[in-house]
Amino acid sequence: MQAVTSPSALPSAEALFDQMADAVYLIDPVTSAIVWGNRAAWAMLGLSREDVLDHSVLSLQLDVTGLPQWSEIAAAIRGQECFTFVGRHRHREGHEIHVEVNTTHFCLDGHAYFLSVARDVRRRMALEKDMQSRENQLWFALNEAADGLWDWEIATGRLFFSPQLKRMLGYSPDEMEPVLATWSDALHPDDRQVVLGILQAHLDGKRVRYEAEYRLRNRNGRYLWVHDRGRVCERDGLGAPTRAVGMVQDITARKELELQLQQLASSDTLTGLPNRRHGERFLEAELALCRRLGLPLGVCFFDVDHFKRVNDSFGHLVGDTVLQQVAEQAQASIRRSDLVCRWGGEEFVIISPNSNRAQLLQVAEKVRKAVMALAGTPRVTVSLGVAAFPEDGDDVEALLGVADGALYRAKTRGRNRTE
Ligand SMILES: Nc1nc2c(ncn2[C@@H]2O[C@H](COP(=O)(O)OP(=O)(O)OP(=O)(O)O)[C@@H](O)[C@H]2O)c(=O)[nH]1
Repeated sequence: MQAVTSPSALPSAEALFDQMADAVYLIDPVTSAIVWGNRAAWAMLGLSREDVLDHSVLSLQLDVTGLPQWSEIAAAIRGQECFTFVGRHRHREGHEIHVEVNTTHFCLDGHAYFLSVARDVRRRMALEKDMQSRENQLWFALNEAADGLWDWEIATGRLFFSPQLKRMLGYSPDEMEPVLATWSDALHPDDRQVVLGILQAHLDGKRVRYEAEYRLRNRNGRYLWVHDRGRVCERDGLGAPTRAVGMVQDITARKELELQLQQLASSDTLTGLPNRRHGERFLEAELALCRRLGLPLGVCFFDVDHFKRVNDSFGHLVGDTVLQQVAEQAQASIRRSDLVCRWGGEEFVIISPNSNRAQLLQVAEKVRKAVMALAGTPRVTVSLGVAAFPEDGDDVEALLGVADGALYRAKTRGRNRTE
């Protein structure tokens, strides 16, 4: 290749026009005839140079249908410095080419001309269509999809809540100030520390993503269970997170079902009290805690006296009702931190953390008197035996053994008593 040395060595204007990617047409404004075109002008249409000169604009443009319409367009072209028009050219093989045409008008040697530069915009239109469909998807995700979305600008603390997320929490689109505190203040106090810890671990790069199940307060003050997951999507030059996005799903129904199932698995169907399995787990956990904290713990075994006679005389259904009433009386006699469970048959156990033997004896007596005071037929009584940690035993088995022994003594010493 040689360097350009003088203007006379430059290519002609025609040769330059032929190098252009855009099609250039010189048009007679009156007849709409094409009087000149560059290489792209005929190549884009699948024609030869001569063919193009036989055409008028009307035969190229699918959107201009006749001379009256051309006259209107011509008037518009004359009225502007540059007239832009998006239309379709017809290829010789029949297909359409979407073009954006910029037309200017000028006079030369007493003749008026239109100079049109047409650019193939098929690719751009495909991209625009793609973007439009993405915008539709985004609109759908923000407004219609079941999940709520959030977008957090970490540096400024601005937190965008999608309309669906607001709706999930009972707010209207113009409520919920878009700041982090709006979310963090709505976290359930019992979950806050854990959730913020998980989020921080993700921001610090210790977790691949942020994912948590927690309770979030809605507009009415009720807590919803949500599954929230997200991740950092932008970082600054030093790698510090600057933006994170995520999705929130309302899982309240599933959580409530889980809790119900859990409760069913750990409760007795006749009395509604916790069952023996739950009682054993509770006793293990509370004894370990009391041992660590140096606190006492009481266990009380009790059972309905001569319950076989109740069944035999009044029937099994009446026997069931008696068990339910005894359970209610026991439940009403204990402290909130105590647990009464149905151990099996007509046997019950009270577990009382932070109670010594004397305190537990009082609780046992309260239960005994409450059962005795039950109105109606048949009248029943209960016998009770208590044991306390640490004086009566150091582990679960020993404590239960001592309490059972005490219950046996209560039975042999006449029933309706506490030992
Ligand atoms: N109705 C009813 N009876 C039950 C249930 N579970 C166990 N029983 C009955 O409870 C009775 C327990 O009888 P026993 O163990 O002889 O004791 P008891 O008659 O209460 O005599 P003491 O305990 O010595 O005062 C049996 O007849 C069991 O069938 C139940 O869920 N419903």
